[in-house]
Amino acid sequence: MANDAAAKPLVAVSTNTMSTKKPGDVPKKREKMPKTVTKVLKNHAKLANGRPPTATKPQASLSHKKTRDQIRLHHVLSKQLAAAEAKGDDAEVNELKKRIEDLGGLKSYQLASLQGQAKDRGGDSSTVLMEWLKPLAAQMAKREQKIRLLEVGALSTANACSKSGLFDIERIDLYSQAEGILQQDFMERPLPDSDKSQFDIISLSLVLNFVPDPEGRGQMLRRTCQFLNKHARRAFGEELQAVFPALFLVLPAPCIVNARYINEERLTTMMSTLGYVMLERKLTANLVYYLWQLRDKPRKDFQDFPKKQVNPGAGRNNFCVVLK
Ligand SMILES: C[S@@+](CC[C@H](N)C(=O)[O-])C[C@H]1O[C@@H](n2cnc3c(N)ncnc32)[C@H](O)[C@@H]1O
Repeated sequence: MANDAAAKPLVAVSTNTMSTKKPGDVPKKREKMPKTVTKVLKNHAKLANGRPPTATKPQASLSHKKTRDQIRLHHVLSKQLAAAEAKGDDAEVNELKKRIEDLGGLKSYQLASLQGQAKDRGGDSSTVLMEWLKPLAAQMAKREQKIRLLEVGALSTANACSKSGLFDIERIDLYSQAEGILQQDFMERPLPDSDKSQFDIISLSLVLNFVPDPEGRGQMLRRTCQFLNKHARRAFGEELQAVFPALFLVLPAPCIVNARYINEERLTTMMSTLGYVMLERKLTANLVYYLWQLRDKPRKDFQDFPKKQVNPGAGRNNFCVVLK
């Protein structure tokens, strides 16, 4: 594995494969919704009225575009909700909560996300983690005490890392959809009181972009450090020591390659102030995957990452992580 982020040049991405509306874009209130999103809302309204949708396919066969629109609208409404809450605008808060409910709430969002994990849509993101860890699999399998993984934002207990049998996994999600997934907010999870309740690896796949505000995203990244066990690695062999403790981070690609307030350089600098070093990265048209190793103590004195344009220009999205 490459230990030097700089040794890994940015892969060129053809932006024309991406939609011009980026996940970080927050449309103004009452922006005209994409047709499919309107349809999704109408169907939910029909259900609410006790009438089954007639010409609608079951959710399991949501089209790719519908799935994407539903996920995107959920993100947009969540961001608007966070802004309204911050302003203390109760009427707006109630209306936005109602619109999120009409959309099917977190449950429908998760169904759409699961749909996005289907094999024909690129498969689940943990296959990339398993690919990266392949050279370590034999060593990991030999261990009496398995590598401890905390999967934050877990939708299923049957993804590639679960199937590998190489980990002792704790799965959490704001809304648990299956046995084996604890319903818990990572930001409220009690801090570990000993090395034993810490982890060797945390997975944050498509979770950071779910957090509606930039400060909250910074806090989530900072919090990962408190859950990783830096001491356990002393007992690891050399190869495992070179990787763990680690953070597997997955984001929609536009959050990094086409955002006004963050790019890979800024993310890497931000992560380094938290003590992380990039080991792996992979960029596809839709997603960017990273594996970071936690090596050092966080440097609070260097954590000064306000909302600042680093990649100005029209057509950029507003995804941002603030770390202060
Ligand atoms: C887009 S889904 C991603 C699911 C899966 N990890 C994947 O890669 O497809 C995001 C999930 O993160 C969960 N989530 C967001 N913030 C969370 C938090 N603070 N604690 C636990 N789960 C969270 C949401 O409930 C949602 O189910």
